[in-house]
Formats: sequence, structure tokens, C-alpha cells
Amino acid sequence: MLRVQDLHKRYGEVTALDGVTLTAAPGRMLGFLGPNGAGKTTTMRAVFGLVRLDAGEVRWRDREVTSDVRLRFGYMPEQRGLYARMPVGRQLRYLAELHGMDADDAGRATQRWLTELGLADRIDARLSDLSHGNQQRVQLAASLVHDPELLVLDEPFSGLDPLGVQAMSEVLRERAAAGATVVFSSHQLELVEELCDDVVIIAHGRDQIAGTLDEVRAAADYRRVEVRLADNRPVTPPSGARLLDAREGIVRLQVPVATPVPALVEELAGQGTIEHLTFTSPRLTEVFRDVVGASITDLEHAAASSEESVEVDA
Ligand SMILES: Nc1ncnc2c1ncn2[C@@H]1O[C@H](COP(=O)(O)OP(=O)(O)OP(=O)(O)O)[C@@H](O)[C@H]1O
Repeated sequence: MLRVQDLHKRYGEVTALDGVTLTAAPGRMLGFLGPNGAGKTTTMRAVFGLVRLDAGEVRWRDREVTSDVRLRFGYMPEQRGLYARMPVGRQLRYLAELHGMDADDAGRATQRWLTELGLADRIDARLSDLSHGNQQRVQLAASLVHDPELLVLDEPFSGLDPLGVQAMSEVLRERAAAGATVVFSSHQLELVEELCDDVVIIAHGRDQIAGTLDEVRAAADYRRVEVRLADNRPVTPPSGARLLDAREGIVRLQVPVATPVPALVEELAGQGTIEHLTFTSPRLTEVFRDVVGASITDLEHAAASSEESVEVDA
């Protein structure tokens, strides 16, 4: 279990972390989300001791995270940090040995991961001679080559083509299934929804919502309704509902969570024959927009009221 507890970090005037707290469990995948500048990279770097924190702590399996403990961690940083001119295989073997593997095991692990990621024939190529997506695969291999118990990846999917996304997804799923704790940040929320068991959304260096994917989606105070009436008859939103959009005959509505489903069905049925009706929790994208939008509004209110109080004091 990884526990990140109440992290605080300022860079001069900028508050990067303002109490970030999260837990990631073995055998599960955690999506670590937040808008640009929310503090995701700073939190991840803190797990690896790369940030001098003002306050807070990181614990692994209820113990302090020392450099020995970190040998069992794997990190794919946002600023990819491998040696551009060194042959791919050589640097993977080197990194495996740095993490305590002997030369034979390091060689085998290098072969295994390059094969698994479709790069076996590039083992002697220089990293800089590979395409962007293949360099990203090597970065992934570098974070995995020592078989870490905790895998932390900063935007691993950015810039990958659909096949690269699929390969990356499969590896992460397989690692979690093998018992590793997997944490990754991403702005591709559909992908997060597809892959993750758990989700944390942060904004302004603070966590805003955390839980299983289902909990986070169900926490919203509305549900999504999709409806199509026979003959594409138009739908008038029932009382309390809000029209989201209408495309190809399907009308999407937001209804308050307290709306009784039978009453909703009755009202829609009164408008025509229902051919299609679904009632689901909002998508992660909607939750993200709600949570992050609300926190920006809160901050603006706080700023406005502090300005007001300055004026009153003056
Ligand atoms: N070394 C640094 N010096 C000064 N400010 C920094 C430094 N590192 C991060 N920050 C600031 O801290 C805040 C959080 O940055 P961070 O990179 O953690 O955000 P992020 O959530 O990873 O963003 P993104 O989604 O854009 O990658 C930002 O305002 C950033 O400018």
C-alpha cells in the first residue's frame, strides 16, 4: 500500500502542493487526475524523493520510504530521462543492475521487456534513432525492467498512437494483475475510465475527490439519461432535467439523482413510444469538469472575499 499523506510544497510564491493525500493499493490501478498545474508531477516526484517537501510524508507498506525501499519502485517520469545516444539494451541492463539485479537477470529482463513491447529487434539501436512512440515504450521498459512492486507513470499515454496505447494498457493491466500497485496520471479520461479501479482528482495541490471509479462517478448529484422516442420525436426535458445534447435521435439529459425512475419513465412515455432508455452515473469527464470547475470557483470566491475584506479594513 502506498500512502501519500498531506503533502505541502511551495516554490516561492507558487503553492504546488497544499495537502495532497492519496492511497494506492496492490493489484489495483489508480488514475491520478487533475488539470494542468494541479500538482500531479510534483506529488509523483515526491514519492521518489525528488522534491524537498515542506510537510507531509510518503509511506510504503506502513514504512518510511528509504532509498533501499525505492529500489522496488519503478518511475516513468514526464520528462523522459534516458540516454539518447546509448543503445537501448545497454541502458536497460544498466538500469536493472542499478536496481540490484545481477548481470544475467538484468540481461534476461531486458530481453523479456523489449520482446513484450515489440522492440526486440531494436536492442542495439540508439534511443535517439527510435520514433517518439518507440522511445516511450523503452521508457516504460526502463520503469519495469527490475520488476517493481510500485509503478508510477507520469502521462504514459501522451503522444502514443492507438496501437501504442493498447500495448501500454495491456502492460499496465498485466502488472496490476500480477499484484503490483500501479499509479498513473493522464488527461485521457476515457482511457482512465477503461483501465482504472480507483481515481483521485486533485486541483490547486489538494485532492478534491477520491474513491473507486464507480464511487467517484456515483458521487455526482445527477444521473445521465439517454432516450430515443419512436419516429425520432423530440423530447422535452422532464421537470428538473437539463438537456445536454441530441444526436442521431438520441437525447441526452442530466437529471437530479433524487428523481424517481418510474416518474421519469412515465413522463417520457407520455411524449412518445420509448425505443431506447438508459440511466447511468455521469462519465468521468463530467465528474472531472464538475469537480475541477467547482474548485476553481471556490478559489475565485475565496480570492474575491479576501479582496473585499482588505477593502473593508482599509
Ligand atoms: N521546480 C519548480 N519550480 C517552480 N515551480 C514549480 C516547480 N515544479 C512545479 N512547479 C509549479 O507547481 C505547480 C504544480 O506543478 P506540477 O508539474 O506538479 O503540475 P501537474 O499537475 O503535473 O501539471 P501538468 O498536468 O501540466 O503536467 C505548477 O504551478 C508549477 O508551475
